Amino acid sequence: MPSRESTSRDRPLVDIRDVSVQFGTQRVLRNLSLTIPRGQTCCIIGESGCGKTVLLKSLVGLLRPTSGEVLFDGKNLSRLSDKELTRERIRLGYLFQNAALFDSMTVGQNVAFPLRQHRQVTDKQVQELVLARLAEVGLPDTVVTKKPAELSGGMRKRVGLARALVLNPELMLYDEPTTGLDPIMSDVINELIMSTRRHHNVTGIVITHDMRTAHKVADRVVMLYPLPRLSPEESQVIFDGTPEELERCKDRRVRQFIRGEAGERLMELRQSSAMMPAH
Ligand SMILES: Nc1ncnc2c1ncn2[C@@H]1O[C@H](COP(=O)(O)OP(=O)(O)OP(=O)(O)O)[C@@H](O)[C@H]1O
Repeated sequence: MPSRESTSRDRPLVDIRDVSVQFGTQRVLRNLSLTIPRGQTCCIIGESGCGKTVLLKSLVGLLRPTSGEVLFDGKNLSRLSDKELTRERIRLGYLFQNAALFDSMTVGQNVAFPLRQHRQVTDKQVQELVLARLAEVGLPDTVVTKKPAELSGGMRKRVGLARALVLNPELMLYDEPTTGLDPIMSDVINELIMSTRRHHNVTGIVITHDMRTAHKVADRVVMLYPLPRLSPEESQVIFDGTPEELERCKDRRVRQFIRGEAGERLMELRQSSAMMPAH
């Protein structure tokens, strides 16, 4: 009989079970199931509005699915008490799209924030940990006293990453980590996602529109499709495989996305705006 230890290690870190999310009459996710094993980096791609961020929010317990459940290491975060949720949430690191730094705090205070909230640490330990995390993302000690507004977009993203990593999370969630960055800084972020995984054995979920990111960092790519474009019996996951398999995928919808072709979209958008009442 397997020990309790081996049973929990074998359990997928993330288990999305038959999840549907609906806002009023708008259905965004329908019967979505996905398991992410420990150590995997999974990129979730798909056109704007298909529900990628909604999925991420369901995962961290910020949003309760209309039906189905999302398990993190076997626990449904949306059912936990506040105390239990806090305990589980510190096992997750979240790099938000805009880095979501506290503007009124210095870089040092931003990175130190989770430590001060959740760990019993001395000022000296905080300082050492903050500097070590900043060095890891390629930022010098001199940024510690700066405010986020004094930094470039790429630096802010890296401060956000340092802050997300400071409590040694087991799962990192990256929401469009390269959006708005030049190709070189995008690649720096890709490299950091890869080194985070290598050095800390972190499981990763990366939401991205950037096909270079998907190719470089992913073990697995999952493509979601907007529900209004699907028939009731079709799965919302229209691709699930390696980046190499993605390249070879013949599905027209997948090819259109990875090549960045508007296809019939522009015509559809014009038609739907023509149907809108004039203001
Ligand atoms: N709290 C909410 N209340 C109502 N509708 C919402 C809410 N959150 C998301 N939506 C809707 O759900 C749909 C999916 O949104 P979501 O942000 O997940 O898309 P996405 O795939 O992440 O898009 P993008 O790539 O543009 O960020 C959108 O139509 C959005 O308007």
